[in-house]
Amino acid sequence: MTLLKLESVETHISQYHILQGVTMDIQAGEVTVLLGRNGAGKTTTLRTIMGLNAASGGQILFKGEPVEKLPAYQIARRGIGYVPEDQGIFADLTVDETLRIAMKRGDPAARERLSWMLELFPDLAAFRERKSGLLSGGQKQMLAIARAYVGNSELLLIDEPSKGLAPIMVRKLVEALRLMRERTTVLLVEQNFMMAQAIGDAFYLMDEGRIVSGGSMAALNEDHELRRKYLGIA
Ligand SMILES: Nc1ncnc2c1ncn2[C@@H]1O[C@H](COP(=O)(O)OP(=O)(O)OP(=O)(O)O)[C@@H](O)[C@H]1O
Repeated sequence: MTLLKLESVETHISQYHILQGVTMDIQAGEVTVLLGRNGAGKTTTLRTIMGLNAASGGQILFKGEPVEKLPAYQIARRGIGYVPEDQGIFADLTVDETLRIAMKRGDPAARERLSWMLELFPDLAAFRERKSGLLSGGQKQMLAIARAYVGNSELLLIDEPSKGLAPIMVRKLVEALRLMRERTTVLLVEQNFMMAQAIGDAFYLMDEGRIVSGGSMAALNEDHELRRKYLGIA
């Protein structure tokens, strides 16, 4: 089932034409990885879906309904969560406070989601009373993902979670995201191809503001030419 559909989405940032007709189909219950070199437009794609950059053309359908004209907070309310590259964590709040603020009032399932996140990320359970600013980079990433999920996100947009993390942290994230796929849908920007391979069901490849390829991760694994041309890996 298609959860999110982008149809010929265009985005301008000041005078620059950044997204030049982006078309994608995100299937529910899958991890879709958005790949491409630096500056290809991956972050702008996530920000446009989230309403943080305005789409200047095309359509974005979430559960079949157009969202491209809605402000970001309404898009979040519809069930899309965003984990930006810098995580957007408030340093002065504890882990516990960060997660509780994300819980929607009158949402009976929120507690259950919170306890699942603490199970999935034992580091967060261990440091519940710690100020978020004192967490390691990997723990902040876990907290940002958990916060987005606890806030009832049916779709998580996650921007380069492995960036700057030690390999052990990357492995923990891979394990957690694999399990999360059973309950949510993820659109992941990831430059670490090992991580993309380990958790991606599907991929899209961007270059210069356009989607140049897409399909199953298994197909990308076989396509050495495509990987060499756009990702610089054989
Ligand atoms: N605020 C801005 N003003 C001008 N140009 C911008 C702005 N934000 C992004 N761009 C340009 O848009 C293009 C796409 O940027 P974007 O951050 O989406 O790429 P990306 O694929 O996520 O790359 P990276 O991995 O480096 O973040 C780049 O050429 C970038 O310089």
